Amino acid sequence: MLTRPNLVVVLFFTLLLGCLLALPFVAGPYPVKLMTRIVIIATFVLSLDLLIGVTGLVSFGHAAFFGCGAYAVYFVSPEAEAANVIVALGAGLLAGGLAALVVGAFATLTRGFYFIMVTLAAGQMLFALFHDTDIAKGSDGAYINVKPELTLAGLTLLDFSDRRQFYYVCVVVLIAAYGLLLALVRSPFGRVLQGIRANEVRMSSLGYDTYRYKLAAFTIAGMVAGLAGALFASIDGFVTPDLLNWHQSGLAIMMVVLGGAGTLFGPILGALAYSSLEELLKTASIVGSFVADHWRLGTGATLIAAVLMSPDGLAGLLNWRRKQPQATPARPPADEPQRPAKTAKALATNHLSKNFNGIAAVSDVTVTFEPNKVHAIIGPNGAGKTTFTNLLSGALPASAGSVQIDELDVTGWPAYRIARAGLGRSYQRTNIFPRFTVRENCALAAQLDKGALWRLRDAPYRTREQAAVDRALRVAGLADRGDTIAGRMSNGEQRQLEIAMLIASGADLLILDEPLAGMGPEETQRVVALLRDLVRDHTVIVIEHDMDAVFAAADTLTVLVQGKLFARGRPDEIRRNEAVLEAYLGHHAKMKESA
Ligand SMILES: Nc1ncnc2c1ncn2[C@@H]1O[C@H](COP(=O)(O)OP(=O)(O)OP(=O)(O)O)[C@@H](O)[C@H]1O
Repeated sequence: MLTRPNLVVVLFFTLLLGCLLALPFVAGPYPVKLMTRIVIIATFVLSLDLLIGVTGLVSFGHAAFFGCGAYAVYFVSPEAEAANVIVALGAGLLAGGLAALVVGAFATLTRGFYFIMVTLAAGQMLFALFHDTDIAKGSDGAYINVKPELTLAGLTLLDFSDRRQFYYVCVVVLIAAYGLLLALVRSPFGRVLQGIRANEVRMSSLGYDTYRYKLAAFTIAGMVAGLAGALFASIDGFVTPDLLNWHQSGLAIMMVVLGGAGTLFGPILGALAYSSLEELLKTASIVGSFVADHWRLGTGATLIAAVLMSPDGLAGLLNWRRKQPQATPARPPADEPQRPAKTAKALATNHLSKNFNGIAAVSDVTVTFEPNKVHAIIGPNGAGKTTFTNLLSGALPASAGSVQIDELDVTGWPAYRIARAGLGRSYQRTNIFPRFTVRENCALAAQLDKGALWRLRDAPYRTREQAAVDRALRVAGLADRGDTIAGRMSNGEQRQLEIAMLIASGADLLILDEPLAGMGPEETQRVVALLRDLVRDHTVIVIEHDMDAVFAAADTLTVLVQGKLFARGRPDEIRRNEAVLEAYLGHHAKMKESA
């Protein structure tokens, strides 16, 4: 997750800030105007990093919101008078945010390439709106005759036509935007965005409505881009449809990558470096006319070289990213004080079925999983076990039948709602946030505050959540692994972490898909003990192929064969069931041995 900048970075940026503030006193009008432009572009690029680097949304239409902000200033500016600075900037911010809200409402329904395509297409539609119609003088662009001013009782407090004043306003806006976005990214809301970037499926199954979070991030980024656009319109008092064009979005993506996506101020560095480089390569008196005539070749080659040399961008060169702590060897679980017993939730299905193009993966299964028990679901490969659990957790919609958690009918609910109803699940393949620490993984699960999208402060819940994380790590036997990067732990420990996350989330109905996969005998023993311990306050449904472990851990066994409920009973009953032995024997000789 985004961490505090190290000393080198702080010193570097303090120096940079000093240079920015001193510039108007030591340089002439041209460098000040050039730096004003760079500072505005940096604000725009910073807003894009909230999407690309923080949330993992590669938007190819972000310039459209920048352009909408610029045009908003044109629309609120009277013909022969100055617009109020607050009205002009506010209009830019709102225009960018509103456009982003509308585009984002569709775009954030999609993922990956489709998201890129939708943002690109929507951006080009907005470009066409200004380019092909007369709402703002079409492709020629439009002039803002008098630049915005702020007057109070006849006294002019701010005048954007004063280069120095305007420059300082732009610097202040950049610093404020950086500060606000940094605070946002470090807040519980921002941690969810980072979780979505790392593993959106996992976030949904933890109970987060990822659509709402992505849309919120998209809109905030659009607002900041719109604000930057409003400032940009005030540089020359001229707006053109090109501001919205896709190549501006492409340029901004390049600056984000060059600076270091996900660091927030790497992209500021990227904007500064790219714009300075472009300016340098265009100056024939310094680089010669040949280079100046072909400056794009120069910027392209430099970008490629920079990315190859430092994949983490310029921020990476400043060692912006956190050093990952070394993995520590696995230790036995810490002793856990006795937890009070608690009645957990029950789960029931009624004639539940799922067809895939005519294949009945799950067929008419009616079963009740009683509370505070370990229920194992077993069956040969392809029996429908995973499909069945996907129906229970909302990962797949049922073709027929219903699912109930206690008295609540959750049939057709999306995964995140079912998770909020108390059902947590782990996956056949380990599904964690590998770059986050163990504690951060659990904290993301623990901070799920039902229904609260805009949680910006840790404070009111910090103690409760830390206690939940500590408890989950203790129960799962990971108490001494909190600071380890999750992806560096052994497979067995990662499986334990999945269980810890479910416990931290407060789920009391746990579905564990092959929790023992890839584990050695010692780890298996530990997890079996953990399952037995969990039933004190959880209902556990486990799919598992290791029959010794199943018989050691389970209170009931549900046997699925060809999608149908084949048998159900206590372990000793299933052991003696000839039909089960017959149907399952070919796949699991081990089961017979253990019988
Ligand atoms: N998305 C899908 N599209 C089409 N068929 C599917 C899909 N998912 C599962 N199936 C089919 O449904 C049947 C049940 O598969 P499922 O993965 O649920 O079985 P399983 O018991 O979990 O198997 P395993 O133990 O190997 O994981 C199989 O025939 C499988 O090919």
